[in-house]
Amino acid sequence: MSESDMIQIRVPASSANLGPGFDSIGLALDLYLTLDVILSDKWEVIPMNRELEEFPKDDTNFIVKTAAEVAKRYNKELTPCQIKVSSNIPLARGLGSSASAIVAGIELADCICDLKLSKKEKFHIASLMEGHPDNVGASIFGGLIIGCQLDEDIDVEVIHSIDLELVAVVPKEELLTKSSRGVLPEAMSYSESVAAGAVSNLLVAALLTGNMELAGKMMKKDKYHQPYRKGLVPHLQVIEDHALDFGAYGVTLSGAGPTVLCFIKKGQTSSVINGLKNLLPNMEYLPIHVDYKGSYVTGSLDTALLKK
Ligand SMILES: Nc1ncnc2c1ncn2[C@@H]1O[C@H](COP(=O)(O)OP(=O)(O)O)[C@@H](O)[C@H]1O
Ligand SMILES: N[C@@H](CCOP(=O)(O)O)C(=O)O
Repeated sequence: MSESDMIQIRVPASSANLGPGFDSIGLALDLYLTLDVILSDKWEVIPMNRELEEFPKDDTNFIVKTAAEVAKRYNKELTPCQIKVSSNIPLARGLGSSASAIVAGIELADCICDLKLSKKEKFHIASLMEGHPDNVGASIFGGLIIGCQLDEDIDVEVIHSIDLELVAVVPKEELLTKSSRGVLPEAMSYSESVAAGAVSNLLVAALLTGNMELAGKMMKKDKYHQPYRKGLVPHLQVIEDHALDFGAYGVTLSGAGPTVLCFIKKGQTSSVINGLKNLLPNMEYLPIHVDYKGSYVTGSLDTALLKK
């Protein structure tokens, strides 16, 4: 088999919200979902690590179903493939594993059906599928993204000029996004919404000017989701109370949780990890970096074998 008969799709993880940027801000992280794809006579999804064993191995796999939905949108059909899937993104931990799977499905359909979608088009489809643009946007564009999804009208700004030192504090237990959204209120008062919007606006300004002390302060003042989710993630309060003393600018619940993302002062990663480990020894501590590339594909499939 020649090089051109296979593709590799690589999609980064994400941390959504950054506190008050609920459902609109996302940061791409250097953990990856990777698909090695070759054409085949039947669908076969082969998990390359133990965590992925639980998922279907045929065309009912979430990634393949997503790809089929995208193909249908363009009146195309998928040609069956063998896909080797590997990932170091912890599942159901608020690091965007499901968003990365959606993006991988879109990239897969784009390749198999030769759709030639732009990043913006992939982003539009992914946001509609996920229901919010934060985590899929980060996984597609890389860097920091700020999106606004009002029904089918979806806009985004992508910022690559940020340099952050990060630590993800990952609990052993899963928390499904669906359950974590279930504790959010139906409505907020007008005055609360105005205050919550102000906090979010200032977070963005502080991130863009590099005023990380202020960004950290705004992260803690989020009024949209963290106060409601704290009951599900009691370690968030512990980390909020102590991480700044150990050398963090601020901390946020990553996506819907339970992971907490710490924004670290230069050179303070070990101090923050060691300090928090004494208080919360049962967590995994991952020093993490921003991914600036977003999802990308290498190689190509033999177009002569593809369905038109
Ligand atoms: N590689 C994958 N293949 C198939 N399904 C996946 C994959 N990654 C994630 N999922 C689905 O997404 C779910 C987790 O999504 P979610 O609750 O939103 O948490 P997360 O914060 O990790 O995105 C998993 O339980 C699984 O159903
Ligand atoms: N804005 C969403 C983000 C969910 O991200 P995930 O990585 O936890 O799937 C939310 O906070 O519900």
